Amino acid sequence: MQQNKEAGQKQSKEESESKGEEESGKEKQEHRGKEGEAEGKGADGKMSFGLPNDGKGGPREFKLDFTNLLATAVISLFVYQFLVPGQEAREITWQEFRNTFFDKGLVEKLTVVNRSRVKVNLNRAATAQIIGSVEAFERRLDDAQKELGIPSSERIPVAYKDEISWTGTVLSFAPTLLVIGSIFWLSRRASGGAGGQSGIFGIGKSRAKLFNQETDIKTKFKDVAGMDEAKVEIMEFVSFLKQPERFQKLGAKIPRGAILSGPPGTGKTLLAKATAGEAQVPFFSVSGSEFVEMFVGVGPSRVRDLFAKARKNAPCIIFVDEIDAIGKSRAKSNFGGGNDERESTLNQLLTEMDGFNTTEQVVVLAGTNRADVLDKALMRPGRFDRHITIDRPTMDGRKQIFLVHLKKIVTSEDMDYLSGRLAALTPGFSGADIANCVNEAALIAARGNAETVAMTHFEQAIERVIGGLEKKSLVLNPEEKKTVAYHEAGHAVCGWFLKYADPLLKVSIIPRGQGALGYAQYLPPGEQYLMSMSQLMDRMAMTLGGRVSEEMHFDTVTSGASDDFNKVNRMASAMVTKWGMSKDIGFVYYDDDEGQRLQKPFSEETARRIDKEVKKLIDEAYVKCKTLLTEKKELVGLIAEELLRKEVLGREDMIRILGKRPFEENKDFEKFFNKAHQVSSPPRVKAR
Ligand SMILES: Nc1ncnc2c1ncn2[C@@H]1O[C@H](COP(=O)(O)OP(=O)(O)OP(=O)(O)O)[C@@H](O)[C@H]1O
Ligand SMILES: [Zn+2]
Repeated sequence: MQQNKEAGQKQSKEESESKGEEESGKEKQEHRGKEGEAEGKGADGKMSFGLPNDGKGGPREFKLDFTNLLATAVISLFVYQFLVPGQEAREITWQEFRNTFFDKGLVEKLTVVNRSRVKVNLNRAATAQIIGSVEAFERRLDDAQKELGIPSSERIPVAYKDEISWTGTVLSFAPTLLVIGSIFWLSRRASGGAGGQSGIFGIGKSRAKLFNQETDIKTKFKDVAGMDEAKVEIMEFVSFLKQPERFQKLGAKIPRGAILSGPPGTGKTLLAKATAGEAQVPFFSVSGSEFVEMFVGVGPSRVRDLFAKARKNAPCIIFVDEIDAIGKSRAKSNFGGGNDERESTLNQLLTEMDGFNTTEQVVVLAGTNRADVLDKALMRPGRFDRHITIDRPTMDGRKQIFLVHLKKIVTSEDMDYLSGRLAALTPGFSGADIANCVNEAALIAARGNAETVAMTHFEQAIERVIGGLEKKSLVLNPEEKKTVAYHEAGHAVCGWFLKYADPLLKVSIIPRGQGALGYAQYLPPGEQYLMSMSQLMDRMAMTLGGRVSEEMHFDTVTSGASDDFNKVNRMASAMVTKWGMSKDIGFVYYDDDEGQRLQKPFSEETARRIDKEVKKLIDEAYVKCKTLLTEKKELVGLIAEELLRKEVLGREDMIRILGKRPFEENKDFEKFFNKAHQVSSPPRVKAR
């Protein structure tokens, strides 16, 4: 009886929740389906209402609507499934069924749905359902009716039917729909930015960015500092694009393209842009990696599209950055399967370049920092027949680049001195590093509310570009700090007293980003293209100075010298296997940066001999270093203690403690580091 009451209460609760709808479950579902549709439309209507009517072509808007519609539909389905209560009839057990309904004669009709549940229609029009095996249900029902002695004519009718739950079905498709939807959306987003291509249908279209000659390309040769030879080479393309008749009159074949190769940030893109700027033609910029897609056939089709566009805009310049992404030597990359897609992209590029006729004024420039891996077919006459190498700028080049970028900022320093000094401080910097450094200096000055950008700001900027931010928060414990100080002092004393090593300019034991605990800058030897054996030996001895000093001053050594060992090992093995500096091995050259080679090009026996020679060189350097530091042990201690006190030491501290360096310094740099100006910081960083 108790049970019965409860059930009844539940029942009426349900009824009120479903807003008194006296309908069967199925009817309810149908009704909801309609509601769902209605709401989907409603939401979508709102969304498209908010769309700006920018008149940007129909297809795009349609796609937007489609995606929204999809999302709305899926979301509303989820909402229905989880948030709307009372969706299904109440579940009951067999016992409940028997006690509460069957035995009382309340059951009017039974329907077996999908052979998995039984819908119980009560004569009060409410429903319940029993879940469980249909066979068991039938057996029990039979038994029960027999037990109650109900004659077969009056037995409760049992109907069988298959019913499809629409929500369930659609929901089971939801993941698929979601995936399709996201692919759609991604492809639209990926291609939406460039050239107005949209949708999955635009995937074969080139994503080259077009710079318009009137509005966008303001870059001229004067903005590209240094690299005079490269400019002269590329000048020819400018005159070809400007006055093609001059060449064609004489029957000259016009060069099709040029490869600009050089380390990252050396201004390859800048030079290509400036060429377009000088010639006053449109400029298409595209990256080689954009041709490489996961879909077969996309690469070649993008190349075709790019060239078709370019021809329409001729005369013009196409710049393909990172051409190595598609132009890698086919022979080399076939190692391990090769890549047909990339190959056919490359072939398409070659075909397009061959296909220009001589009057078509489309010039293709390509940038790479791995010219050595490019396919020879690219370099054939009629394709990229010019090869222009752009190296890191020399001291004078850096000065010019600094001048270009310094123009943009406010400084009261003398431009000529400033740019010269900065150039001296930044060997190895690329054009991009220099641009970054100048900007960083201006930021630092602004942060300090300075009126103008001064030398100190530039020095901080250089340090930051090289070494990363100072990490004041990373506090070394006193023991570690002491180790770092003695380690750096060891390097510094070696650099000071070894003729061919570099004298210290600045050392600090304030940790910086990129994992360096100490930081030291050494006066570089100037532009130098050859290294003598004695220089190498002094360098190696100096690099070992950190560890040797640790050994001499502490009971145990630390892991801090691993980077030093890496450098020493690389130097020594290059001396043995490349530079012919070992008598035993002789004049050989073994290339080690092929990387993928499975087998060494020499025998086990030779390998052993090489290892022995490398070790011998390193041992020699070690002895040299140890002898020197034993002799100067006191000085190392003085430097280290001073460093612990001040955390930063400069060149003048070194001169004060160690005396003037007993060798002649590099003239180029000397003039920027005389006493009139404060000591500064060239960027030979040695992470300890
Ligand atoms: N010779 C230069 N004169 C003036 N600025 C330069 C020079 N070289 C580089 N820069 C500066 O560096 C920036 C980056 O150069 P750019 O993008 O042309 O290098 P990149 O060689 O194409 O590099 P990547 O190989 O990484 O594509 C330029 O925008 C410019 O500000
Ligand atoms: Zn070190």
